[in-house]
Amino acid sequence: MRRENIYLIGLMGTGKTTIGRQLAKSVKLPFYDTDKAIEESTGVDIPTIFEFEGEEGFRDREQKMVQQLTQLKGIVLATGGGTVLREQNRNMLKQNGFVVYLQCPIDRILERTRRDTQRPLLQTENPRDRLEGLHKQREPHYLACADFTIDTGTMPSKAVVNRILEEYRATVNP
Ligand SMILES: Nc1ncnc2c1ncn2[C@@H]1O[C@H](COP(=O)(O)OP(=O)(O)O)[C@@H](O)[C@H]1O
Ligand SMILES: O=C(O)C1=C[C@@H](OP(=O)(O)O)[C@@H](O)[C@H](O)C1
Ligand SMILES: [Mg+2]
Repeated sequence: MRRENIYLIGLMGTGKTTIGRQLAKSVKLPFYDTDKAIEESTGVDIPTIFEFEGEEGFRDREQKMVQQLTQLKGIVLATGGGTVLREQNRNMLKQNGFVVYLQCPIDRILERTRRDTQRPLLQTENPRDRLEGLHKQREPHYLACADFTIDTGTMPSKAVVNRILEEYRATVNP
């Protein structure tokens, strides 16, 4: 299998965007983030897309963006937490990517995202319940896609990046 790209998947706040950017810098590959690419192409932020088009409207845009970005070769891509919900997306990611599943305890995700207003799914009375529900629903998909799984809850991001690279090199260029 040709795995030219590195894809990061996992729940909101596990660090896909942060780790992805550092990882790309470290391996000198261009970095993309599906959410940022959607914001750039539409000219509005993610909460605005959810507000006007609902979650399904956002998922349609996300799928089109995953389709476009997975055509590229030699990139690091941070996906959104819900990218794995659609089977077409899961297939595209698995096709040419080394897929890394970032895990993180929910308590830590709550600390990291507490003050953030950019994640519409967490703007709710009880974000813990929401995250637990999403975890239950998505975990099987994350695991089914993943070539490698790592916890970002306890290690500093630099250590996570190094560990991913070690595994990537051992798997892709043994
Ligand atoms: N070890 C770590 N790994 C990844 N992110 C971390 C870590 N420690 C703190 N963070 C913070 O967690 C927050 C959410 O990270 P982000 O990259 O936006 O996650 P995601 O893209 O998965 O939603 C950011 O503010 C980031 O700085
Ligand atoms: O989990 C989700 O469904 C979502 C995660 C977000 O990305 P991050 O995982 O980068 O926060 C973003 O795509 C959108 O708010 C929906
Ligand atoms: Mg992100």
